[in-house]
Amino acid sequence: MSGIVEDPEEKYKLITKGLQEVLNGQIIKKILTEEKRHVKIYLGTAPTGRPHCGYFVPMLKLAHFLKAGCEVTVLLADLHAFLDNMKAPLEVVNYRAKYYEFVEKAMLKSLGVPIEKLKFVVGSSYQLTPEYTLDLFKLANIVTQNDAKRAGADVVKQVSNPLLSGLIYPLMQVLDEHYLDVDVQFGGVDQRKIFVLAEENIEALGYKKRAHLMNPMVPGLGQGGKMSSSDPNSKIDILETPKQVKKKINSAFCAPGNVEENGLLSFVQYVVGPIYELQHGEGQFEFFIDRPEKYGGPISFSSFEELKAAYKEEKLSPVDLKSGVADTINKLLAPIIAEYQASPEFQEADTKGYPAPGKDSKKKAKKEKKRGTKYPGKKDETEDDVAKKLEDTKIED
Ligand SMILES: N[C@@H](Cc1ccc(O)cc1)C(=O)O
Repeated sequence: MSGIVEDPEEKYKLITKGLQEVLNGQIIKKILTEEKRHVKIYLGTAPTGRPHCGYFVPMLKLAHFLKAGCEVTVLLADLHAFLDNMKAPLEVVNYRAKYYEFVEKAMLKSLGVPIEKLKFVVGSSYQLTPEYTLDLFKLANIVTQNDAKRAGADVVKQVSNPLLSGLIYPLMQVLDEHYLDVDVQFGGVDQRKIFVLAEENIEALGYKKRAHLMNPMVPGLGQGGKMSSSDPNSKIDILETPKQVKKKINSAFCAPGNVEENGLLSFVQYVVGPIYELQHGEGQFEFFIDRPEKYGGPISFSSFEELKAAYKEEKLSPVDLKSGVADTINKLLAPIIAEYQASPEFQEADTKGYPAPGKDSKKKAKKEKKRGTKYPGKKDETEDDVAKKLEDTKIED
């Protein structure tokens, strides 16, 4: 990766590159041109489910921020993972936070990003202090239940009988901006309503308004922990073996000539291409497929458009696209897996954070399935009841 960008305008371009939306960009511009200091940015990740290949998308943005000379903090939002319908129980959440830290560092290293300047902070390390708690209560006296509920609608899992924790979640995300001492919060555009809640309320606590940067939600890449069942990339675990990667990619939906619903092309467009550009310079692109001789031999594309056109015209077959993508993913994952194998701490965080389901929990899941209940709905509620209720309680925008 080439060195740090110096020109303020170039820095701003890199910081906002590929984003879907920027709120209060002038805050960033002022820091770069008038205050002439490093911009402080954070990304919060709630250590819930296992990280998958879709995580390369936000990691790439962290790479841009670092290259633009920003001070970057990753918040390991352990309490948020707990507050969101107990996606991570307290007994395992600290291991999961560790696991996320190992994975995110290894992913960035695999991208060739220097990570010495990257800071990791565990949420509960400051979110349980008296100051933070009092601020939370102050904020709870400003924000209505309705506004807190709406703010979390795209982030907190929506269930029937929503718990109070789902209202606390967005308030804490607002406070984090101040307690992490940053200028900017970055996240997927799914965080938008919480970002706006922050912009509308943080000043009432006597704190400054922050800028907000939003990545698009890439079709099929299941970011933000939200798995997309229609796409294989989002289901490829960061520690997947090469054989499993091939198998999952091979079973991906990828119809000949169809460039519209094509998770593999999306992966090349939003992950493979930008990684190549990060490593080789602005505007550079290469996608190589080691195609067998009998189908025309190895082939290389020098722009995404060229690849897309070849696929659309059926000059490139699904089998070949799949093999190119699987090889690329395996290359990206190899150093991560090597790091895992060399680190007992990394392994411990994994096995303790995600313990294999015991007999009991399997039995329980089976029973629940049979009974048609769905956690955390009420005991006698069926999935249909829950769906209907969700429909009834939908918030109109
Ligand atoms: N809401 C983020 C996680 C997060 C938590 C706390 C924060 O301060 C920031 C972000 C997510 O959906 O993953």
